Amino acid sequence: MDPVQWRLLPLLVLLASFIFYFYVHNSSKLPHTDCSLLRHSHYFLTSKRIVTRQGIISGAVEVKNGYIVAIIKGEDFHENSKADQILDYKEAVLMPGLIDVHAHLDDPGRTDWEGFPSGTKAAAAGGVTTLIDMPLNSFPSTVSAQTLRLKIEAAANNIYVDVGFWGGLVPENAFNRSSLEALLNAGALGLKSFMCPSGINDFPMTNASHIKEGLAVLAKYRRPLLVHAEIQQDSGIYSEDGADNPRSYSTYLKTRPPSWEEAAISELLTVSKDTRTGASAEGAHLHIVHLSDAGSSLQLLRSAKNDGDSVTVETCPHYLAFSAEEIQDGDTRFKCAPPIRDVANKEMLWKALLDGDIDMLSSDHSPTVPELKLLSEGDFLRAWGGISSLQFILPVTWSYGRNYGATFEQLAMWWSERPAKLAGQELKGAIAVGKHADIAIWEPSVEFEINDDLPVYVKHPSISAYFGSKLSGKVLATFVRGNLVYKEGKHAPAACGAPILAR
Ligand SMILES: NC(=O)N[C@H]1NC(=O)NC1=O
Ligand SMILES: [Zn+2]
Ligand SMILES: [Zn+2]
Repeated sequence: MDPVQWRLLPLLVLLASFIFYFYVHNSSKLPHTDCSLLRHSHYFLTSKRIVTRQGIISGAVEVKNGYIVAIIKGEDFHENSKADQILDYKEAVLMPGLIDVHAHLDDPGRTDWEGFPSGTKAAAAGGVTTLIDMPLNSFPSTVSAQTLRLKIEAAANNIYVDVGFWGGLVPENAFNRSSLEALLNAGALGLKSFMCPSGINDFPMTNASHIKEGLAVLAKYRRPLLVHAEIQQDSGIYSEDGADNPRSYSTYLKTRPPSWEEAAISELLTVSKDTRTGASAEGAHLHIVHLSDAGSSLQLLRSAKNDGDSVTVETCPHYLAFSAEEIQDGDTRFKCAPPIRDVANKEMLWKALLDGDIDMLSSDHSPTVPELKLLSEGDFLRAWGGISSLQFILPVTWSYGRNYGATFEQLAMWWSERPAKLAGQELKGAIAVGKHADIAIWEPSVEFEINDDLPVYVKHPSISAYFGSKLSGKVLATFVRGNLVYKEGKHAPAACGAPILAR
C-alpha cells in the first residue's frame, strides 16, 4: 500500500462505522416486518380497564408471538415487567377485538362496492379483528368449492384483519350433498341462505325444504346455517298505483312489515327441531341474521330455545341506533332489509339484547356504489338496500348502549365471545391466556364527529348512515394476532390478515 492509501484508511474505517451505526440504530426503530406498527413480538399492554371473562381488571396483558401468554393483575405486575416493551394505555378500555360475523366485502367481482383491502382497513380502524364474509354481493357468489377458492385467492395478501367465509346454500346445491360437502371441506365456516329474494341474481332464495337438507349436511360438520329470515307476504307488497310516495320512508316500511320476519321464523322453527339432542340434524345450528322485529318473531325464538332447538339470533347497530320516525324522506342511506322500524320496536330490541334474548351483534355491512343508493332521487323502493357501517360498530353500540346501561363486558360478549363461538373460532373472542392476541383498545369518553375531517376508511362516505353523527368511543389501537395493525389513524403497511378456513 502506498502512503496515500494508508492515510485514507482511518477515514474509511470512520465512514464504515458511521454507516454501521446508522444502519443498526435506524433498523432498530423500523418494524421487523411490515405487518405491524410495533417492532416487538413480546410485549406487555397495560390498562386500568382490561375486559376479561372474570370481570374488568387493572393490570397487564402479556403478548408473545401473537398469543396472549399471561394476564397480570395490577398489584403483581412490577416483578413481571421484563418484556422488551410496555405499552401503557392508562384508562383506555382493552377488549377482545370485535368479530363481525356478517359483512359483505363484495370481493371478487364488485370491488367498486367495497373489496377486501378497503373493507378490512375499515374494520381495523374500528377495532374489528375478524370478519366473516358473506357469500353474496361478490361475483360469483360463494356457492361451491371452486367459488370459495376464488374468494381465498382474492383475499390473499389483501386483508388487514383475519377473514373467514360463509358459503351459500341455494336451490342449486341444497339437494346436492357432495357439492355442499365440497364447499364445507374447502373451508366454509358454515352456510348462509335467504328466504326472500336477495337482490343478487346468482343468489336465489331457499325454502324450508332446502334448509332442512342444508342442516342435515351441516350436522356432520357441526357448523351453522345463517338465514335471512323474511318471507314475502301479500300484505307487504307495494301497490304500483302511485298512491304512495316512493321518497317517503313510511312507504318503504309498509312494504316489509314484521309479519315477513315472523312468517320466516315460524317456518324455520319447523326445521330447527332437527337440531335438538338426539334429532336428525343434531350438531347443526340455526342462526337468524339481522333481526329487526322485536315482537312476535322474538317470542317464537324464545320458545324454540326453551324447547332445546340449537338457535341463536343477532341484530345490528342500525336497528339499535335509528328509528323510522327519524328517517327523512329521500334519505336512502337508511334503506336496509328488514327495515329499521319504529321507536317502540327499537326500545324492545334493546331490552331483548340486554335480557339475553338476542345473542349477539353483527354489522350487516352491505355497501354499494353511491349511484345505486339513488341519493338524489331518494327513491326508497328502487335504491340498494344495505347499510355501510363497519368502521363505526363499536362507537355506535357504545354511544347508544350506555344509555341503556350496557357494560363493557356485555359489549365483549355481543361482539366477540358469542360471534367467536358461532364461527367456531376457539382461539378468538376473549382476553384469555392461550388465545390469539386480537385486541381492541378504545377510549369510551372521547367524542368525535363523523365528517370529512375524520380520517375514515369508508370507501363511499356519502352512503354511510352514520355520516354527520357524533359518537363516543374512539378506537386507539387494534392488534391482530399480536400485530399492531392500526394506531391512531395509521395502518400497518402490509396486509397480513389470515384467511380463516374451517378444518
Ligand atoms: N344482498 C344484501 O347485501 N342484502 C342485505 N342488505 C340488506 O339491507 N339486507 C340484506 O340482507
Ligand atoms: Zn340479509
Ligand atoms: Zn347481509
